[in-house]
Amino acid sequence: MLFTKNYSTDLSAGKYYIYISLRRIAMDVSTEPRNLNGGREDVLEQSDYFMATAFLTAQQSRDPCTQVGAVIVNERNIIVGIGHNKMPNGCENFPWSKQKKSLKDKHLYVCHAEMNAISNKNMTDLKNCTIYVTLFPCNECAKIIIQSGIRTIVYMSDKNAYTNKTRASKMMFDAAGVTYSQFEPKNKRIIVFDYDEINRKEEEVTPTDSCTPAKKIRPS
Ligand SMILES: O=c1ccn([C@H]2C[C@H](O)[C@@H](COP(=O)(O)O)O2)c(=O)[nH]1
Repeated sequence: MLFTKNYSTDLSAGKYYIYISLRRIAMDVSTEPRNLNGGREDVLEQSDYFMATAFLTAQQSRDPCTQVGAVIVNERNIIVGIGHNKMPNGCENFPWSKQKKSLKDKHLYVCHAEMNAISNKNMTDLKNCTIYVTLFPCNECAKIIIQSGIRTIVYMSDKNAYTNKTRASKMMFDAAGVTYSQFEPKNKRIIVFDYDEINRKEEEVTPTDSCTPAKKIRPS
């Protein structure tokens, strides 16, 4: 069935819950709260949008254990880089297994989400940018983040906090003046959409003083 996937995580010790239901859309404007100018009140807050985008991006990862997404945002709150953990170009068929000391170990090959987001950047430099990441960056990513000019990290999960890699990352960020904070969602549930639902709402919606439904072109 098309787009009926539920995704949830409680990566940050059960503190937060991001839910991408792909079941509802924001087209039913008639019942939503409005502000004095008639604009919608219940809009997706910017930081929620960036972190949800990082989680959606992570869903592209083929890693069977840990899917990571990263979104880089500039000082004007425009996305300038995006990435997930994946094998390098041309190495798509390399193994995803975890076999320490073996050439079949994925860790030897996989490009981390942060590295991909930085190498996909569409600005010449990432000075003063913020990176939204679903998982706290490892020490190798920390080095690249620092060198790229990114100044702020917003992360969701710190599940590897006890490891030396994460401890080393934090030591480097502290020394380099890169700040990091755990994401605090404004909305505990981020609802995306369902294309079937979009079509259904288009059929149902009645015109109000401030919105007119898009005209549907029906096959003759
Ligand atoms: O900062 C990071 C740390 C890890 N990743 C990626 C690399 C791997 O694909 C997984 C980790 O796999 P485990 O099985 O949990 O060791 O996450 C990343 O993208 N960024």
